[in-house]
Amino acid sequence: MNSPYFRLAGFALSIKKELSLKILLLLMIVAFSILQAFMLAYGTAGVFSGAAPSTIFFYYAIATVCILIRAVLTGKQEVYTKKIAGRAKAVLRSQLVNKLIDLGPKYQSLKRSGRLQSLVTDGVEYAEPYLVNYLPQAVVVVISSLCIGGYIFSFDWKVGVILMIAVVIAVVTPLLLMPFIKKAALEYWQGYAVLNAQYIDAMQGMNTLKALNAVDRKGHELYLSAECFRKRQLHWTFFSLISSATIFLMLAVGKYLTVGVATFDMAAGILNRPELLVILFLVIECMRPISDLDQAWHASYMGLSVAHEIFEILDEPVTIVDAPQAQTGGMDEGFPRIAFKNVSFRYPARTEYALKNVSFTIEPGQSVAIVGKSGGGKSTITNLLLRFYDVEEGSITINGTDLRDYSLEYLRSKIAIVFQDTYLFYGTVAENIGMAAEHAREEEIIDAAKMANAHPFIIRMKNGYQTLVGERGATLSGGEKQRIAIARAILKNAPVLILDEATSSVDAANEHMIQSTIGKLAQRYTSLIVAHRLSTIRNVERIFVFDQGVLKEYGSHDELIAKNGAYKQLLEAQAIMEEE
Ligand SMILES: Nc1ncnc2c1ncn2[C@@H]1O[C@H](COP(=O)(O)OP(=O)(O)OP(=O)(O)O)[C@@H](O)[C@H]1O
Repeated sequence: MNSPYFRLAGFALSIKKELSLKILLLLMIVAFSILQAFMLAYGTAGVFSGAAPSTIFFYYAIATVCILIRAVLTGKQEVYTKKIAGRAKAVLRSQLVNKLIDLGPKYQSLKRSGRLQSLVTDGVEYAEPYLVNYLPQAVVVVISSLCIGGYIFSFDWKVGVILMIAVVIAVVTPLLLMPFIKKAALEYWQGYAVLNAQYIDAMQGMNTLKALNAVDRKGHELYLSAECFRKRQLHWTFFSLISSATIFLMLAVGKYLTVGVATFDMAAGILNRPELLVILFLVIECMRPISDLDQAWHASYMGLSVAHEIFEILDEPVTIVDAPQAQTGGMDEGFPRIAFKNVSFRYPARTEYALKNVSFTIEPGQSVAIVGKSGGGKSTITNLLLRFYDVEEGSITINGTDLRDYSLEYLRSKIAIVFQDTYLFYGTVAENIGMAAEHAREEEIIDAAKMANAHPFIIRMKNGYQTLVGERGATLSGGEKQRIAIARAILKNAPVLILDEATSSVDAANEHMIQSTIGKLAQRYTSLIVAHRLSTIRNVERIFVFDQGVLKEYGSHDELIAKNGAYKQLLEAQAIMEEE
């Protein structure tokens, strides 16, 4: 029962009302098909027995009405199926996306983003035939076969039994072939997901590939993956065609056997002519839902293979969660005080520590800087403060309360951050800044942009604040993106501000302006500036120097120079690099 097939079927319960209505529509179609079969049988029997033309016409007229009603119901049923498919996919996608958001960077850093993207878009798409076609059709096949088979059995048990055996074989055969098809379908899906991830990677890194003259090499790599995918596709098609051919054969043999036995029974006087004709037409109607079921099953293979990956994500335990009585207060008044106490941390799948036994305090309203060599653990501090990861040992407190005792939403609402890797969304400049505060007014957005020194370049653009920034802010320079991100953080108006390498893409003139902005901002927040360029943090009250995850020393710029230690070495190394 824990198999992904059953679980995906269990998911159908979230749209049970809609599926029930679809089953009802399908059963109505079957009912009219049966009525049509009877009318055609009686009409044809009337022709043979020389019945009055008006009687024959009556039967054929009703059969024609049945055909028309079936056509209308089939159309309605198909439109309705599209509607419920949209709903089912939206529910499944939102469950997946919410889960991925809950799992956060910790999970995503271990997965390929292209593969996750394929799963949320195409993978969910593949689940559609199983959910909205196969499952309801299976119910219809059981009900209609039992009714038709039972009815035929009531006047010719041999034909009834043959019909039921053919139905059972036709329904069970694809299930028996499933282990072979499943393997081929899984390989097909995995090949597709890898290929998709490779294409996304290549598109995103297009400029780098060109600059490295590596376009041809990458192109060849993609060609080989596409070729491997093509072979897997053929392999899968081969198996699925075997399954379809077997079902087709079973249905044909079943049909001819029942008709043959019924004809012999009529010759033996067991059946009369109208009964034979009823069997002839009913058998066709009995096989139709099974052939539809086969088509739905055929289309479901891929969804069933993908289901395994979907449930792998949905079952992944979320480790960063709210404590049972998580706090939603405690940082509303004044400036918060942040304290790291003996904090040690390793990233998942890494054996070396990113932070080792780190202790330091940021007093309320204080502005501190974190500096150090690359890989020293600076960004890890911000990752831990936002609870993207939890500490392995030690604790981080804000106003004396452990981060794990605040609700995640509350904690993150009190921290504004400008990431090292600035992310702008497709949309206008105003939308990107306004994202920080729901219902932000235009004046507030402009004020924040002015404080971040972004206003002058924004109004120089033709459409000003309504300028589209392209995906990831592709139409802006690195410095412009960063200033928009700083404006966004300012608009958030949280008491803790983190600037992670916030001036790294800014030229000297702008850096100076942002420095004075940071100076002004520092008075409004408890702030933490992660910096590479030491010139940008000279005036910060306290500087913490990290090396390989260890806090080496701290103090003001002057105190650290006087210490003649790690900070001074960093300054000297940077001065040499700048001279070069
Ligand atoms: N998501 C991750 N998964 C595994 N290891 C990571 C991850 N992020 C960082 N690390 C490792 O943790 C260590 C500290 O990284 P961190 O990003 O905190 O350094 P940093 O001081 O900010 O470096 P830089 O100045 O180059 O940005 C490094 O050894 C890095 O390789």
